[in-house]
Amino acid sequence: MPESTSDRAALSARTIPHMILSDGSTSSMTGPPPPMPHYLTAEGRAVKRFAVEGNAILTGGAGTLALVNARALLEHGLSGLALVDLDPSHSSTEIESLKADFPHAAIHTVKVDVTNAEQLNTSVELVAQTLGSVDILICFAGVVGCTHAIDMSAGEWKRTLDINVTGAFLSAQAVARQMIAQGTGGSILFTASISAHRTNYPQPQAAYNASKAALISLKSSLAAEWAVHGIRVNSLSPGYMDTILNEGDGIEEARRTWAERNPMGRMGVPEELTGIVVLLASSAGSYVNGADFVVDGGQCCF
Ligand SMILES: NC(=O)c1ccc[n+]([C@@H]2O[C@H](COP(=O)([O-])OP(=O)(O)OC[C@H]3O[C@@H](n4cnc5c(N)ncnc54)[C@H](O)[C@@H]3O)[C@@H](O)[C@H]2O)c1
Ligand SMILES: OC[C@@H](O)C(O)[C@H](O)CO
Repeated sequence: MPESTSDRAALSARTIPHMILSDGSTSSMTGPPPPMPHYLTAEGRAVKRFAVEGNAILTGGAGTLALVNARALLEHGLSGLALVDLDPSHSSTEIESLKADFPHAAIHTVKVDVTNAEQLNTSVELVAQTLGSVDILICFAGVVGCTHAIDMSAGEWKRTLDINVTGAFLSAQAVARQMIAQGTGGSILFTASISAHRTNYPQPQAAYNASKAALISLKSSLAAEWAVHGIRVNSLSPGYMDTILNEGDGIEEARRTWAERNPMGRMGVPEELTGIVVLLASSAGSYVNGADFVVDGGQCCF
């Protein structure tokens, strides 16, 4: 077994093989491995406690899960935050209280439609200029609809896939380009769902379920392609969380069913996702790449 330093020497000469592009050329993913995370010495010894460092962009930033996780990231050391949303104004009270609670952090809102590549690229550039860097991206932007597959319009299908999958891809691409330009690497996290792993019951959600399954596959592809730049890409698969997404008229029966079919006998609360999100965003997750984390109280056991 070679010493860890020799491992790194061997790696420094590596080329990731078999990446052939559609024009017939081979991939340019050649070069030294990304530097060791800075809480470790070159020999791999820990010198520093884990921390969330730098600045983050959260898409769907005005949504319930984004705001709860933004608070957790700020509590663990995040310096700057951009909440990117189609309509940040619908959570202006919560955003103002976040600013009041973390007066030393730079907190901005940006109105962006994640399906629009141009808006995303311009916003990421602007955020990088304003905050100094973009180190973390968490994609929360998403929509859900409950329609029987047999009745679903092409429009509803396309809109769901466009926001949930294309929006996450374009956000990741814009931020990865920025991280590569910075030369710093970073952490990207997609919000998938248990709907990617199990078909929901009792609500019909074919488009949503397909979109979340696509995200899990996408995170593996990006994790494989971007590790060479020090960018880690992972996904989170929450179960049924008690949020406005899961409230509304006529949903009481479904909420009872979800709780009954959960080994823990209840839905989750958004705060119960923050541990894994902080871990993945922080240096504690420095060797976590291409993974999906199911946080569902055991819903997928049945
Ligand atoms: N709540 C749950 O139980 C649960 C479970 C599993 C997965 N998820 C996923 O977590 C994510 C967040 O869920 P939530 O409960 O916070 O939902 P939410 O509805 O509170 O937040 C979603 C946010 O996305 C924004 N958004 C929608 N379309 C957009 C677009 N085109 N561009 C930019 N922003 C857009 C909305 O304005 C909203 O603020 C979603 O992707 C959802 O599918 C939620
Ligand atoms: O599967 C858990 C969630 O993604 C759920 O489907 C969503 O909250 C809509 O009901």
